[in-house]
Amino acid sequence: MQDGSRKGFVIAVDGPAASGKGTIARALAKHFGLPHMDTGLLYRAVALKIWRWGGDPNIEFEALRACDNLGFDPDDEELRSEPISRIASKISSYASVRDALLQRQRDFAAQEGGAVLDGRDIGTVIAPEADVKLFVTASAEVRAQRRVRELLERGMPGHYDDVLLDIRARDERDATREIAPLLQAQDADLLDTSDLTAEQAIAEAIRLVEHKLANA
Ligand SMILES: Nc1ncnc2c1ncn2[C@@H]1O[C@H](COP(=O)(O)OP(=O)(O)O)[C@@H](O)[C@H]1O
Ligand SMILES: Nc1ccn([C@@H]2O[C@H](COP(=O)(O)OP(=O)(O)O)[C@@H](O)[C@H]2O)c(=O)n1
Repeated sequence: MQDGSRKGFVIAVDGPAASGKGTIARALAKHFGLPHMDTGLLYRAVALKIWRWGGDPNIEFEALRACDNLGFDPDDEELRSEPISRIASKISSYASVRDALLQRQRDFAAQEGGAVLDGRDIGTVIAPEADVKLFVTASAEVRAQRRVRELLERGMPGHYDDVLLDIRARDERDATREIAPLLQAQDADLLDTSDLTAEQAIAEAIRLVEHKLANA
C-alpha cells in the first residue's frame, strides 16, 4: 500500500455535528495504532479565543487574528459548549481562517506512519489522497439527542429544541459555504450511525477500513 510517495496510512473521517465521527476516528486511531487529530477543535479554539477577547466573530479580520499562535487545552470544557459551537461554525466559513489552519492539519496527515483526522473537509481538502475515507452521518434528530446527552453529561446546559435548531443551522452553513463545504468525497464510504450504538458504529468502521485495505 505504501508506494514511496506516501509516508503512511491516512484515514479521513468527515461528517456533520454529533454524527459520531469523533468517536469513530478515536477508535480507529486506537485500533490501527495511529495518532488522531480532531480538526474541529482548531476551529473551536479560534472561536473560544474570540469569545474570551470579547471579539466580534462577524469580522473576518478578528477571527484571522485569533489564529495566530493558536494553542489550546483540548480538555477545556468550554471548547465544547454551544456558544462556542455556534461561533466555530461562523468563523469556519472565512477563507483566511481556513487557510491559516490548513498547514497544521496537512502536516499532521503527512507525518510518518500516517494518521486519522476527523472534521468536515478531510477527505476533500486536507487529505484528498487519504487511503480510506469515511463519511459518517445520522439523522438531525438523533444527532441532537446525542449532543444534548453529551452536554448534560458534561454539566453544561442543553435543550433539545435549541440544539436541534442549531444543528440544522450548522448543517446548512457547513454544506453551503463556498470554501471546503461539508460534502461526501466521491471515494468515501458512507456510514449512517442513526440506528447503531457507538460500539456497532465502531465495528462497522473497522470493517470498512479493513475491507479497503484488503482490496488496496
Ligand atoms: N452510534 C452512537 N450511538 C449513540 N451515541 C453515540 C454514537 N456515536 C457517538 N455517540 C455519542 O454522541 C456524542 C457525539 O459523538 P461524537 O463522536 O463526539 O460526534 P462528532 O465528533 O461527530 O461531533 C458523544 O457523546 C458520543 O459518545
Ligand atoms: N475540518 C473542519 C472541522 C470543523 N469545522 C467547523 O468547526 C465547527 C466545529 O466542528 P466540530 O467537528 O468540533 O463540531 P461537532 O461536529 O463536534 O459539533 C463545525 O461547525 C464546522 O463549521 C470545519 O469547518 N472544518
